[in-house]
Amino acid sequence: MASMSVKHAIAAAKKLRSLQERFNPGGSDIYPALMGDEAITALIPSGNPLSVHILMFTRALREQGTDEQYEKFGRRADNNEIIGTFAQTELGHGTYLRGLEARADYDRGTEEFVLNTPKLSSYKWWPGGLGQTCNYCIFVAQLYIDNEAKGMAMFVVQIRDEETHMPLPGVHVGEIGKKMGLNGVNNGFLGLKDYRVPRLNMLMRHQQVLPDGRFVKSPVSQVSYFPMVFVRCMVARQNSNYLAQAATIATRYSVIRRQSPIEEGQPEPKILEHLTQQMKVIPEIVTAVVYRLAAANLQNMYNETAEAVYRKDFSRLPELHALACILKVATSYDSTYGIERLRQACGGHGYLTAGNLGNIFAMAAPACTYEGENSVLYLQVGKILMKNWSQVLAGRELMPSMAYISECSKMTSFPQWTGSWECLLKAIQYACVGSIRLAFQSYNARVQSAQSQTAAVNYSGLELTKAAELHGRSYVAGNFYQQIVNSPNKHQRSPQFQKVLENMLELHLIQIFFRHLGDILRFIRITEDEISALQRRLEEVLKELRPDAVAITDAFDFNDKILSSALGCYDGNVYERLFEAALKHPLNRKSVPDFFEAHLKPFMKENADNAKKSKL
Ligand SMILES: CCCCCCCC(=O)SCCNC(=O)CCNC(=O)[C@H](O)C(C)(C)COP(=O)(O)OP(=O)(O)OC[C@H]1O[C@@H](n2cnc3c(N)ncnc32)[C@H](O)[C@@H]1OP(=O)(O)O
Ligand SMILES: Cc1cc2nc3c(=O)[nH]c(=O)nc-3n(C[C@H](O)[C@H](O)[C@H](O)COP(=O)(O)OP(=O)(O)OC[C@H]3O[C@@H](n4cnc5c(N)ncnc54)[C@H](O)[C@@H]3O)c2cc1C
Repeated sequence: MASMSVKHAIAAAKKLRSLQERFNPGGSDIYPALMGDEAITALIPSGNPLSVHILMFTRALREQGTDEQYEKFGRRADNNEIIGTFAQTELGHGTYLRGLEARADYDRGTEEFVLNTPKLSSYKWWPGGLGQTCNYCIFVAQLYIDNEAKGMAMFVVQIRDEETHMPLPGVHVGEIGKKMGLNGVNNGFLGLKDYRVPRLNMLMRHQQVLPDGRFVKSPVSQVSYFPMVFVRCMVARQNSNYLAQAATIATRYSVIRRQSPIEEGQPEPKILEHLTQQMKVIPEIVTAVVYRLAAANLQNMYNETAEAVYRKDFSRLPELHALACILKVATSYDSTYGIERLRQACGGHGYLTAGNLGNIFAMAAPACTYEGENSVLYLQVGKILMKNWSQVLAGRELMPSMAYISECSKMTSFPQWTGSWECLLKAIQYACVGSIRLAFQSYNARVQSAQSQTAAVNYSGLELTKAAELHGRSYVAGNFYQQIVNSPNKHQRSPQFQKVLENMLELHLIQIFFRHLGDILRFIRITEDEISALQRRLEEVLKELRPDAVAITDAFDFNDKILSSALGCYDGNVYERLFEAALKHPLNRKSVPDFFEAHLKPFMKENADNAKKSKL
C-alpha cells in the first residue's frame, strides 16, 4: 500500500507542479502547495506520504531557515529533489515539547552538532513519510552548548543516501506499523547515534549558534512553534473538507434510498423526508460550510502573520496561536463526530467499504491528535483566556478576536430575550464570558492558595477547556454571521441565494444554542415558551433547507473519484455500484471457497458424526 501511495503521490505532485506553472508560474505562494496537498491527499484514500514534506518540511526550511539555508536546502525541497519530514514527536513525548529527549551537542572544535536519541523513548516516532519515503528530515532536538540546555532547535538532517536510499551510518529508521487509517503514509521511527551535522544545518533565522559556540537567543521563543500553527490552520480546512465529502455522500444517498412510509398506505419516501434524517444530515452540510469559511479566514490571518514574522514583527503570533488552536480543535472534533453521524444516517450500506464513509472517518479522526492533541490545545486557549481576563479586569483592550469578551464583561445582565440571530449570537458569547469569569475565579483562587500556575491550570482544567470551547463557538458563529449578514459582497448575491445562506445561519445558530443550552442557562434566563419557539424554528428551517440540500452539496463540487463512494456517486446508481463492488470481492471469484474442503466440511462432518454417536 505504501509503494502504491508513493506512486500516486508522485504522479499527483507532477500534475500539481504543471498546474502551478500554468496558473501560478514560479509562484511560491502557499495556496498551491496547500491545495496541492489537499488535492493529492484527496486522490489517495490511504493518505499522502508526501503530506508532511509539502506541509511542514518545505515550510520549516522557508520560515525557520536563513536565506542562505533556504538556497542550500529549501529550493531543492520545494522542487521535490529531496523529500523530507518534520521529526519532532518521540516515542516518549509528543505533547510536552520541553520534555523532548533528542539532543544536539555543539562541538566548537569541528563546528558541528552531534545528534543523539539517547534512549528508546527518545526515538523520533510518528513523522509522516519517515519510514520509507524521506531522505531528509527536520530533526527537532534540545540544543546543548557545553552541556548547558538552550531550548529546542531544528536541524536539517539527511537520513538516507540520495542515490541508493540506504540509511546513512548512525541512522536507524523504519516504519512504525499499521494504523486505523492513513496506511499509505509510512509514518516512521528514527534513532540517531553520534550523528554529526555541520553548524549551518541548524535552522538559524530566529536563533543562532556562532562558530565559537556563543548562543544568540530567539527574540520570541514561540516562533519555533510556528510550523505547527500552519498545519493547525490547514487541519481546519482539510477536516471541513472531509465533513463536506461525507455530507455529500449521505445527502445523495438520502434522496436515492426510499424507506418506511410516513403516511399509512403511501409509497415509501426518500429517507431525507424523515425529519430525524434531516436533523442528521442537513446540520452537517451547514457545519462543513461554516468551518470552510472560518478556515479561509484563519488562512488569511496566517498569511499576514507569516509575512509579519518574516519581518521580525511577532505581535500577531499570540492571537494566531489561539485561533489556530481553537479552529483545529473545533473542526477536528466536529468533523469526526459529524462523519460518524452521517455514516449512521446511511444504514447498513454506510458500513460498507464501498461507501467510503469509514475511510473518510479514518482520515479525519487523527486530526484530533496530531498537531497538538485537542484537549491540550483547549488548555492552551484556556490559559490565554485567563491572561486576557486579567487584561479586562485591568481595563486594557483585547486582541480583535476577543473584543466581544470586553463588551460582554461590561453587561450587568443579558438584555431582553428576542430570539433574533444577534440575540442567539450574543447568548453564546455571553455564556462564554460567564464561563471565563468562573474559570478565572477558580484558577485565581488556586494561585492565591499558593498553587503553582501550572498546577492551577491542571486543577482548573475542566472549566478552562469549557471556556475555550465556548470561545471557539463564539468565533466560528460570529464569523459565519458576519459573512452572511454583513458581507461587503452581499448585494452581489441573488435574493434566493441570500435566503439559502440565511437559512443556514438560522440553523447553525439554533443548533449551537441547543448544543450549549446548559451552558447558556447558567447565565441567561430564558422561558420554556422562548425555548419551544426555537424548537419550532429548528423544525421549520430543516424543512426550508430540505429542497436545497442536494444543490448545496453539489456546490462542494467533489468529483466521484474524490468521493470514491458507491453511495454518493453523481449519477445516483447506488444499487448497481454496490453490487458491482461486491462482485469484485476476491471471495466471489469462485462459487465454492477454498476453506470449504479444508475447514468447513470436516467441521460439519465431525459434528454430524458426533450427533449420530450420541443417539446410539
Ligand atoms: C495531513 C496530515 C499531516 C499531519 C501532520 C502532523 C504533524 C505533527 O503532528 S507535528 C507534531 C505536533 N506536536 C505538537 O503540536 C505538540 C503540542 N505541544 C505544544 O505545542 C507545546 O508543548 C505546548 C503548547 C502544549 C506547551 O508549550 P510550552 O512552551 O511547554 O509551555 P506553555 O507555557 O504552554 O507555552 C509558552 C508560551 O508559548 C505560547 N505558545 C505555545 N505554543 C505556541 C504556538 N504554537 N505559537 C505561538 N505561541 C505559542 C503559549 O501561549 C505561552 O505563551 P505565554 O508565555 O505568553 O503564556
Ligand atoms: C496520523 C498521525 C500523524 C502524525 N505525524 C507526525 C509528524 O509528521 N511529525 C511529528 O513530529 N509528529 C507526528 N504525529 C505525532 C502527534 O503530533 C502526537 O501524537 C501528538 O502531538 C500527541 O502526542 P502523543 O501521541 O505523544 O500523546 P501524549 O502527549 O502522550 O498525550 C496522550 C494523552 O495524554 C493527555 N495529555 C497529554 N498532555 C496533557 C496535558 N498537558 N494536559 C492534559 N492532558 C494531557 C491527553 O489526553 C493526550 O491525548 C502524528 C500523529 C498521528 C496520529
